[in-house]
Amino acid sequence: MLNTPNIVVATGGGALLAPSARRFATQRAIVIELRARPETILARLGADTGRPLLDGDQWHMRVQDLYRERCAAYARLPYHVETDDRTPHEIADAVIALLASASPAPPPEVRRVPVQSPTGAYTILIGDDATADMRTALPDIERVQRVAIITDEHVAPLHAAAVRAEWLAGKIPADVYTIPAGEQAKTLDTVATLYERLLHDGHDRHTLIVTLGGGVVGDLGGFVAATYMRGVPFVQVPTSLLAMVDASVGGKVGVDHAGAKNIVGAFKQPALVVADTAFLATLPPREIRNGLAEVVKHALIADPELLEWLEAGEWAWPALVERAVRVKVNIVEQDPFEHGVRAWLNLGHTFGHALETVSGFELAHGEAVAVGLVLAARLAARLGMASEALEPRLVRLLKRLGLPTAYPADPEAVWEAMQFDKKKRGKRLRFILPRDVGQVEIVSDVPREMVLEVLRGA
Ligand SMILES: O=C(O)C(=O)C[C@@H](O)[C@H](O)[C@H](O)COP(=O)(O)O
Ligand SMILES: [Zn+2]
Repeated sequence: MLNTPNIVVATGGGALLAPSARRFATQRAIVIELRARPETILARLGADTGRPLLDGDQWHMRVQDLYRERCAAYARLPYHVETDDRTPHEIADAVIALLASASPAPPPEVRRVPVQSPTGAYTILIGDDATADMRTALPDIERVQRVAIITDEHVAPLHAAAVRAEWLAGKIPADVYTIPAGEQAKTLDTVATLYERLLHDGHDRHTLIVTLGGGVVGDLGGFVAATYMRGVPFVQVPTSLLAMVDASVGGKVGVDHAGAKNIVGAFKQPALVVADTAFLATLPPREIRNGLAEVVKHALIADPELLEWLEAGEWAWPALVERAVRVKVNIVEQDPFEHGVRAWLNLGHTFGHALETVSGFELAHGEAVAVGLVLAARLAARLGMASEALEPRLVRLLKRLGLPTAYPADPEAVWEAMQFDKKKRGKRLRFILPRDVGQVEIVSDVPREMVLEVLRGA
């Protein structure tokens, strides 16, 4: 139909909800959202409640819910005309005026980063609207009979409807399971609740789990995928910068337990990772900063030029995500189970995890890692490994990115929390420390007193 010239197609509100349908239409036609507030929609509907999605007594609420669920997807359409307080003539005039200069959208650029893993290769898709390729890029899709989307209460209202619509567009039934947002929910209790709900709804080994959210959702949902019925495949759809550049790649999944970060978990590789950088438009600034801390970490481990991009303060998200992800991919391919070099990715985390715990999760993961990076640079300088100039350089950059560079925690309490670190060998803590930008090392045998001094800022 869209190949017929000069045709006007009026669609229902759900027709372009699936990212692939939206992309198909926007590349072939000028797609315009006729935008209206829920009050306007309700007033226009009047007594007409015979519409299929508005059955029942709760239809006022339903209009509000549908509006909320679809807002973010509609915002991704290329053209919008406001219709509140306008007559049909005025709206038609606005549409005609827009058509004079509008054109179909150019094809999107979706970057593909291949990853080798012990359980087979998978791909990371990166780019605005990459979710439109989610189904076509998934290997063995014919084995998937149902989808369980695990998300959290912050992300669900923004993106769950569109991601669900994408599976439905492929005739694959999809259920949405929403967990509370935040690190506090990253527990075995939440996992158990999900097992029960999946079982209750009849999900079996032909179910594909899709984790839609930040690092907590990806880690926890991935752990459910690793263990439910002894393991079902899963796709990571990270919505936060942190999850795009780090948590969604490499197969570390798990939960916190008994006051220790990520202490129960598994290695479970995803079947696909979809980093749709358009999601970053709805990400709160604190979450962007959180992700940037892990980007700084990756730059410090292996990419001096990436550090310069950050210092210059200029980048495009798809390019930045790809660059940061490639550092991680290169390392996890060499050492998927952290027997050696993968521990480098824990730069800043020996201090960071402990600070996160001691702060009662007042510090978010990326914020704790930022402080941890500064402490690691300080410790490296005390040990004579790194130049004294590294710490101030890092502090300048992290401050510029809006990240904390210190946290007032009791050094003894941080030391205690550090004893849960998974990199520990016997009683000995192992630190990942920078020699310079692009060069890190694993260091054991750091005297307790020196660590405490570093924590005191001395
Ligand atoms: O993937 C890794 O390996 C990392 O260390 C990346 C970290 O940024 C991430 O926070 C990871 O979950 C930490 O793992 P853990 O084993 O130290 O809990
Ligand atoms: Zn991390």
